[in-house]
Amino acid sequence: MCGIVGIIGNNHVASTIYECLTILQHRGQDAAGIATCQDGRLELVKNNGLVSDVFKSESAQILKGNAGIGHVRYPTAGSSNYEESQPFYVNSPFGIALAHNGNLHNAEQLKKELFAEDRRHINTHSDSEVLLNVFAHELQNASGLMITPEAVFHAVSRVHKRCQGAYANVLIIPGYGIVAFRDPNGIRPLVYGVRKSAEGDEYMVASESIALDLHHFELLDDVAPGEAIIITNDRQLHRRQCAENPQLSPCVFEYVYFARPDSMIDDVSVYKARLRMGEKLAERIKERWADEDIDVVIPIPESSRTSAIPMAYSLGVKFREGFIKNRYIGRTFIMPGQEQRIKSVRRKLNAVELEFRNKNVLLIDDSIVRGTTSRQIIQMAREAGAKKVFFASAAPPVRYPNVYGIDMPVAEELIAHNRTEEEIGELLGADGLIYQTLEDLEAACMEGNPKIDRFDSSCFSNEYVTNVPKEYFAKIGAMRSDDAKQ
Ligand SMILES: O=P(O)(O)OC[C@H]1O[C@H](OP(=O)(O)OP(=O)(O)O)[C@H](O)[C@@H]1O
Ligand SMILES: NC(=O)CC[C@H](N)C(=O)O
Ligand SMILES: [Mg+2]
Repeated sequence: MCGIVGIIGNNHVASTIYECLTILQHRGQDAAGIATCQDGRLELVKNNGLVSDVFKSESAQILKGNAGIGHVRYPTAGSSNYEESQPFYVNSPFGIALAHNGNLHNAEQLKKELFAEDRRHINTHSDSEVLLNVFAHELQNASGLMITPEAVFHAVSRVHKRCQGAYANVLIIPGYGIVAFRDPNGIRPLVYGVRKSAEGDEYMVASESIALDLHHFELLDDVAPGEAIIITNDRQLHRRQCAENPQLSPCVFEYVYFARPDSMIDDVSVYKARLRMGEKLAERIKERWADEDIDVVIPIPESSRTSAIPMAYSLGVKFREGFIKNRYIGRTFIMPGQEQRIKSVRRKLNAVELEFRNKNVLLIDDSIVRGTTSRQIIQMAREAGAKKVFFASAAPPVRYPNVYGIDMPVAEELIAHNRTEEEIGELLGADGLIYQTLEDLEAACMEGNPKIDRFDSSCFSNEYVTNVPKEYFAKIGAMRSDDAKQ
């Protein structure tokens, strides 16, 4: 789940992009990059690491220009090497840099086509480099000596025909402007906004609306599924639907975990969706555990906190912060290896003993994926003196791989795969385990925007919104399992 941003402003934009990337850091912790453009020349700084590590004060000297794009990476294809950090750059036609959030499942096939038919060489294992070259090839075919909106829209429509999977993209073309588009299912989020000014309107495109808030850009809209928008250097905004059969199917896991609660995604407040998840889960708990004497509800920081509050309220049980988070440790789920994830959970969270001693506690997390967090947390609750430890997940059991930008490529690594809820509860060491139903989860999100009539919920349902060939699962599993990464 990467984070992307693009800005056309009245002054140098590098420091604004930098700040936006720090705001989007929760979407990717492995690498970061910024490309800016001044006088037709692209400058690029990127590296592995957090935003604050990658950009030094000298980066501001390099990254000149009033248009630019930025990226924070959480790899889902290829490797974590520096070469695969983004933005990617291709020099023909016109020079284009791209930042991509998502994952293509036909990248291997496209790579062959690009070489054999389009005479383009792909130099990494990144699907994003493939995507950029497909766009570049199609733009080259569609344009003459000058770029026109028509040519760009045509190139995007060709990308929709050739690329399969999830993509929310922002590109910069020197001397022309910024282009942003979203795949025909709108799986990954993308919004844009404007900041009005006497010197000329400034525009921003970003994965999440929080990036706009920070710099007082007014949210205009989501980029629609299949739609492309262009903001030219002279601040003309062009929009066009470029897909034949677009159907909004946003990733439901954005609402569960990935996005920040203060973001709006496809017109749904992530915060409110999480509140509703907590309310709905409380109803299930009342049915199932009516006879249990639960003393306290405790969230597992960070992402479950929003759902825990209405859940405790609806159950009529005290809400307490029983785990304190070390604010300097990032998200554990998006760390690249299992060993690092296991160690980081304990470093990140510590129990407040008095909230556990001799109590029946109900812990809530937003999701249980590999079980890394929940297993250790239940153990910690017991060590802190809890009598009984119940566990609730605001999402259903995660049983199937994600192929759209979340690094969960292997079903066998998921604790719920091929297991019943009872078996999972036992494995986690809980006295009771309850999951949200998929119906309730989708309803919690959909109630924010009744126009959404389907989600990509494939990691819960095994139903993928694109046609993913069986061989892809085998291939991505072999390449990106925890063992393979080791
Ligand atoms: O079952 P697992 O494989 O452990 O994955 C699920 C856990 O990982 C995430 O937390 P994370 O620490 O990444 O982020 P957070 O601080 O936003 O909760 C998520 O919120 C769950 O707590
Ligand atoms: N999580 C993502 O959006 C990843 C983008 C791209 N597939 C990469 O691996 O760099
Ligand atoms: Mg968590």
